[in-house]
Parts: sequence; structure tokens; C-alpha cells
Amino acid sequence: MRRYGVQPVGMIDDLEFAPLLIAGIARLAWRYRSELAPFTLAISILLGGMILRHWFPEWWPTVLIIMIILVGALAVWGRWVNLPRPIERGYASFTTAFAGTWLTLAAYHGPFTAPLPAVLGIGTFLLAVPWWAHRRRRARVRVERTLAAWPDIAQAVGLTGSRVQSAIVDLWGYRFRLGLGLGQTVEDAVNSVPRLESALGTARGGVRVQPVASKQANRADVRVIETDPHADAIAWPGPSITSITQPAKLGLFEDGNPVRVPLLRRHALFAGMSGAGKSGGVNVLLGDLTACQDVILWAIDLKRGMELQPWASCIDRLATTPQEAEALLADAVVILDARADDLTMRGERVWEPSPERPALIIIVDEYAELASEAPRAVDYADSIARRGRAPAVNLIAATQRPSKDAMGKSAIRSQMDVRLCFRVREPRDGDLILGQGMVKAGWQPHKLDAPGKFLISSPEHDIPRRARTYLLDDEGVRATAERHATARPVLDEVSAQALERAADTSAPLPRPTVKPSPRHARDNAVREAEEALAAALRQAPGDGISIGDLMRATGMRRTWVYQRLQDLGRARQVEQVTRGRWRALPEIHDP
Ligand SMILES: Nc1ncnc2c1ncn2[C@@H]1O[C@H](COP(=O)(O)OP(=O)(O)OP(=O)(O)O)[C@@H](O)[C@H]1O
Repeated sequence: MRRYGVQPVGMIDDLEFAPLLIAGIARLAWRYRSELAPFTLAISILLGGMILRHWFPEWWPTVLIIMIILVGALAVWGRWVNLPRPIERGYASFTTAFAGTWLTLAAYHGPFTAPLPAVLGIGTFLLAVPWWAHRRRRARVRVERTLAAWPDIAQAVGLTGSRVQSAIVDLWGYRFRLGLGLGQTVEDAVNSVPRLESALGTARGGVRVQPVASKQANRADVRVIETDPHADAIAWPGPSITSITQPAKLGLFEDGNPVRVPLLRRHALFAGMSGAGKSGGVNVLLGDLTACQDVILWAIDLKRGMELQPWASCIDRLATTPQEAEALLADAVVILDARADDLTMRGERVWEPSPERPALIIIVDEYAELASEAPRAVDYADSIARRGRAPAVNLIAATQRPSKDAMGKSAIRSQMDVRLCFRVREPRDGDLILGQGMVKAGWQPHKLDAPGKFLISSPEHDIPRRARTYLLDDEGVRATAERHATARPVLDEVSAQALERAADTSAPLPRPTVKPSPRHARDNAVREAEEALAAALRQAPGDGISIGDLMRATGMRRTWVYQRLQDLGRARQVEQVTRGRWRALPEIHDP
């Protein structure tokens, strides 16, 4: 029936209001789609059940089988669909099992057969609770809503025309890729950081803008930090590698991602002012390296072994005086040459570390002191820096300021493949450590504001991102060294034989009294050294005496000391207390 005439006013309002109401509800439903997802899913399952029951009731076994496969796949491979935590995979598997079982029963009995509707309703509510509470989901929704307002934000901060291309939410906040407007540069985005912080409602310093890794000029990565992973010290989680072929894990970037650094056949520099956390960084590195059974560690610590002594049980050779440092580096060059010859003979290009053929890594704490106190040692270090990569003889140097003076020959600095720059006093120190022009390019280590924070420059890390090393306290160092000391490798045959040959050509320190013949001088010196060795072992404290101390006591080289200890050990006259520390058994005799 068609109606004519004037319609009541209320009816006109209702009719005009209806589309608005529907649009409003649709907008709200869209806005809260994440919160409403459990109900959307429940309705879809109900519809699915109705369709199955009506048209395909005989499909129930298929539904059951698909459900079982899906549950298994989610439980095992869930991390590939962004379910990183076991509890998330468990939730997804359980929900799938619930939905699949319900659908199977609905196909078989009918979706409205009691108690199926009630089970679906109650199940939906119960399973919705963890969904609503899930922190990462809530964060994602919050970020989506913030970024939906990007056009307004962009206009307010002076980046009109820029677009958000993708966003990722993580434990500490979120980051998004920004496609810049026509003619805008990454520097424009950097300059608008304070305005961005205000517009996004973060704390001051809570937004960082970086160029993208692919170096496209019209893109920038924006990182918003809601919880600062660097606010407190980050406890060392334990060693992350078992071989030098894997990248060491030194700490966390601001986005919570680990700082992974491949060190195989690379030299590294740890630099920064006093108290900036270099030694802390070296400790974390040693925590990883001592867990590798394909690395021999040597170390130079001219602060009387203060920094590296706690690791002595894992360090094969520790030099604490300029003379020892010089001898150590000279021997490292001997090894380097022998390995290079061995590679040539085998027709190989590089030394592939294994427990039988370990890499040799030499840690030098406070390199500047080495340069000033043992200039000849620096020549050897220079040689290792230039030629040590292929034969896997590598340097890791820590220093306060790697100026030309402090680093001796400048080749060392330029040969450092991995540079960790902790806090420095002035911007120009940043350039000294990282390379000329780096401060201008955004690497600003003088702005780092807490010990342990650093910037890393290496082939994998070519944009300035703040990181913080893990913190390994003294007790942690002691326990780790003790644990790792039991499984250290020994020097490979090629290197050990080269050292022996070198030791044979340079006679042991003679201590002649009367003018003896050269042969007697040598025999006497050996006898004296053996006496000194026995005495030192007898007087060793309960936890033994280190090989370094025995070398000092006897004036002999490491291989000699090591050989004698092996002989005495076989004769049950000495025992190894922990790795690298020995003491006499009660029945030791004078030789
Ligand atoms: N990652 C870290 N997190 C928290 N605190 C740290 C961290 N690294 C170092 N620290 C603190 O900073 C102090 C100084 O660190 P560290 O001794 O490593 O500095 P350094 O650069 O080696 O100084 P120096 O050159 O004087 O030896 C340490 O006592 C430690 O408490």
C-alpha cells in the first residue's frame, strides 16, 4: 500500500537517522574489531555448523581430521605465525581444538542440539578472557589506533604527506616504517622528534628516528619506546654460543633485540671513557668465548691482571707485564705464520676453527698502556691485526681513547672490523673510535647516558642504534669461569709445534755462575728451572698456581712448563686443581 500525504515528523527523523545509526555501529564494530573477535568467531562457527549439518553432515570425520592436523601444526610450528611464546601456542591450539570439536559434533548432531549452543556460548566467554587480557594484542590495538590518526599527527609535526607503511609491536614499544612526503628527508624526520614525542604522548627521549637499513632516502624508521629496556641493568642470561662460528650476544638494543656480533676471523675494539663499561663488555664477551670449545684465549692485562685475572682458569696464557705481553704477542705471530704455512700446504684459504684446530683470540685490556710500555709488542700486534684474519689469530682490544698515540701504529685501529663505542667525553672521540665523520652521520656516543650503553659499528651493524651490554657481576664471572674451565680446548698441533720450535731456537734464560760451556749453561739452566718449578708447585696455595706464575718462577716458556707438568702429572707428582692451575701432590720430589 502506498501512502501519500504528510508524514509525521518523528518518522522522517527515524528514516534519516537509520543510515547514520548503522554507519555508527559499523564504525564502532570496526574500531573494536579486535575486542569483538571472539564473538565474530563464535558466530562464524555457528554458521559453519549450520551449513555442515544442512548440506554436508557426512563430512564430520573430515572436520575432525583437519582439526587434529591444525592443532598439531599450531603447537609445533606456531612461532612461524607470530606465536612466539609456548603459552600463546597452547592457547591457539586449545581454541582450535574447541572450535573443531564443536563443529564436528554440530555436523553430526545438529548445532542446536542441547547442550551444543550453551557449550559454544560459555566456551566463547571463557576463551575470550585471555584474548582480551593479552598484553601484546592490547598494545597492537593501541598502536593501530594511534597510527590511524597519523595524517593529523604528520600535519602537526611538520611531516605532512608522510605515510605509515608498516608497524611492529614488541615487548618494549613499537616501531613503524615511515614513507616520507615529497622532498622530505630523514633529517627532517629527525628534527621533528621532539614534536613527535609530544604528539605520540611518549616520555622525552622516547622516540628515535633512524635511516632505514636499505638507505632509501624517502623512508625512515621510527622507534617509540614505551618501556625502556635499558632503564635497569640487564642481567647476563648465560652464554649464547658454543662455537666461535656463531655470533656472540653482547646485550640488547633499545627495541629489545639482542646485539649479535660475529667474531670469527675478526678483530674488535672496545673503547670509551673510564667507567663507561668497557670491562663489563669484555666480561660478557668472555662469558661467550669461554663457552666455545673452538677458541683458545690469551690475554694481556697490564693492570696487574686486575681485570682479567678472574678468568685465568679459562685463559691459556695471561700476560701482566710488558715483557710477558711482548713474548705473548711474539708467540702469537709465530702461530700466525705457522698456520699461514699450514693453510698454504693444505691449499686452503682460511683456518676453520674446530675443537682440534681452535681459533686464537688475544684480549688486550687497556691497549694504550701496551703501546706506551711495550712498543715492540705493538709491532707484533700490528702484524696480527694485518695478517691474523685468515689463520684465525685475532685481537680484541679495549682502550679509553684510541688516538694515534694510544694505539701505537694506526694500522691497528683501521683493522678493527667490529667497534664498540661506549660513552666518550667529547664528540671528536666518537670520530676517533668509529671513524671520521661518523658523529655527523648520527653516531653520537658522547650522548650515551649510562655505563654499559654503547654503539656498535660492524659489517652487520651500520646504523647508529643504542645498545646496552648485559651485566655480569663479579660472582657471575667467578661462577662462569669455574664452569667453563673444565671444557677448554688445547692448542692445535700446528701451533704448539711452531711454539716449540721457536722455544728451541731461543735458549732458556741462562743463569751462569762460572763460565760454563754453552751446553753446560743450558743444562744448568734447565736443572735450575726444574728446581724452581718443583719449589713453586710445593708452595702453591690450595687452589694451585697458574701456568703464568710457573713461567715467571722458572723463566721458561709456556710449552716447557706445560710439558714438565704433563710429565710430573703422569708420575703422579702434581695435580691439576682447575684448568690452568696446578699444585704438588704430597710425595713430589726434587728432581
Ligand atoms: N651493562 C651494564 N649495566 C649496568 N651497569 C654497568 C654495565 N656495565 C658496567 N656497569 C657499571 O659501570 C661500572 C664501570 O664499568 P667498567 O669497569 O666496565 O668500566 P670501564 O669502561 O672498563 O672503566 P675503566 O676504563 O675505568 O676500567 C661498573 O662498576 C658497573 O657497575
